[in-house]
Amino acid sequence: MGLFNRKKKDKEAKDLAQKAVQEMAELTAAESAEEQTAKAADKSPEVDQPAKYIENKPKASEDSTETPEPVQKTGADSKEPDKQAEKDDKETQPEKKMGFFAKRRAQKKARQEKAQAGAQSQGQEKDSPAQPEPETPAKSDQARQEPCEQAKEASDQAGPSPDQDKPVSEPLAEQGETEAVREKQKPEPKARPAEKADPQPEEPPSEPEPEAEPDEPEKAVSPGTQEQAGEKRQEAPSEPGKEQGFFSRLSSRLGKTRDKISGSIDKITLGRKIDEELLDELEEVLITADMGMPTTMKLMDNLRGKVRRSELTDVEALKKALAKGIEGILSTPEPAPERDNNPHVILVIGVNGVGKTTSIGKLAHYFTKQGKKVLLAAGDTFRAAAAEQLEVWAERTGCPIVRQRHGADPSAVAYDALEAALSRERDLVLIDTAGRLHTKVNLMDELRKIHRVIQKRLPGAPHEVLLVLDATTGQNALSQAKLFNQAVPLTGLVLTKLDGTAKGGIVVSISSEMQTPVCFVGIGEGIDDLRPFEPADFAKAIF
Ligand SMILES: Nc1nc2c(ncn2[C@@H]2O[C@H](COP(=O)(O)OP(=O)(O)OP(=O)(O)O)[C@@H](O)[C@H]2O)c(=O)[nH]1
Repeated sequence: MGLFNRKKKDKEAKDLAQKAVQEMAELTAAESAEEQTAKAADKSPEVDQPAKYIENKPKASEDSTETPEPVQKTGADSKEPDKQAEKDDKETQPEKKMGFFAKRRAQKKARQEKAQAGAQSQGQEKDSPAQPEPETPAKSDQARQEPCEQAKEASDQAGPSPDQDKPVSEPLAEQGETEAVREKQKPEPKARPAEKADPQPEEPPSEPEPEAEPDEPEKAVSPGTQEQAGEKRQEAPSEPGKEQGFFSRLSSRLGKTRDKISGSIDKITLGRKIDEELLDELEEVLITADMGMPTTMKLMDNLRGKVRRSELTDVEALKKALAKGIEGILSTPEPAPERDNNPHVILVIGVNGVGKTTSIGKLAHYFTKQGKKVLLAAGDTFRAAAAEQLEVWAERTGCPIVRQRHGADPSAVAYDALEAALSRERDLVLIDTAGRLHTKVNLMDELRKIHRVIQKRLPGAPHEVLLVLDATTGQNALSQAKLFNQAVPLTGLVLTKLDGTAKGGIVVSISSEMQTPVCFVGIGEGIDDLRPFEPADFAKAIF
């Protein structure tokens, strides 16, 4: 018995010694691992994508000695916040000139960074299987450019056609090519007949023939108009009543989307408790409201996690959490400052019939109200009545227009428009383009050419490439956005026709999946029915 006890004690002592050695070894290994991590953290560079700021105005004289010198703008301080769109800015600093688009990009970037930070911090929670994934852009800026790299290189080598390179002696087109400017209000342009199905020319006209026109003085813009614009710049009052009016309009026009999302959710949750079946039904509602699979999964994973952690116990809390999740995807952080361009060039693109020309008309109205001197370019030379349609908007908004004959090269129209804008000191150029299918390679090539010619005439331009998307097409809008983005780098999106559809969830889907921000939303055919996208208002309006 004594021997047994001694052996037992010996064994215990031996075990203890072995355990101590093992613990020491583990401790040392853990310390060295920590050291390595700390070193690596010190070395790793900060991932910080610089915000894209708009370049300063390049000198047009760099482009060609034959082209007229651009007139240096003196009205750099002419920026005045829109009365109606400035309710938030009123109490903060005055908006910088043409700050709108850079703000949207900065907002989008900050939102993504915020989402990533949120996802990382949630990832550290042990019991959080439902952490929202960081918003991964559909394509990085680099990736966006890659697919068109070869085509770009090829066309860059070729350069624009000799005619495009030729300086345009007189920027505006002549007879029948109108610079239409009226101060008085005209009846709203009628909706265009269904010409959307017009087939596109497989080969864009390669011979631009910018027709010369005597360089008329800025007679169209009466001094009165300019003074009024100048006065507006000083005032900058916001009109809360009107803004409220727009929100009610937004809210009522989004009725179908609201019925689809909020209405359906109310129906399925009525008198029920939260269980897996209810969550499945909710998932289905979001998918059918065109939120898209990835966005729906992101929202649902988040909700399921909360339910598992008993953070949501009744359907009211569930609905609130969903609304908050959607608002989070759409949310807007503080804008960043930016620089301005003279002129600021906006190229407007999209498939047939999405509302490009109408949106340009509404944008012209929006910016003119802010005191901007806008010039329109009728770059849709393919569809018979397109230039006439834009001309009606030019008259309606009091903006000059540059157009050429039907069938002319759209790149030449863009070139002419820049010449005109430079010589006439316009603040903003809105360039219309023909509708094109995002799947047609030759039409996408034509778009690249327009982009290249603009860039060549005015380095840094186009400062914005706005893709117009018809919200009624739902998820198809997302694939259009991705393909157009491969052809020319988009800077912003315009979602039109949100008034007539239940598919408004596409806005959430696009905001979640695209790096490009939604800048404007169209909620009707009226001149005032296109407004800057306000995420909070939108989220409120669909719930
Ligand atoms: N309900 C509604 N209709 C809109 C909106 N935006 C544009 N439209 C209408 O959509 C139709 C097509 O608009 P357009 O501006 O001609 O479209 P487009 O993209 O220029 O057409 P193409 O030049 O043929 O490619 C017109 O009847 C517009 O009035 C909107 O926000 N809501």
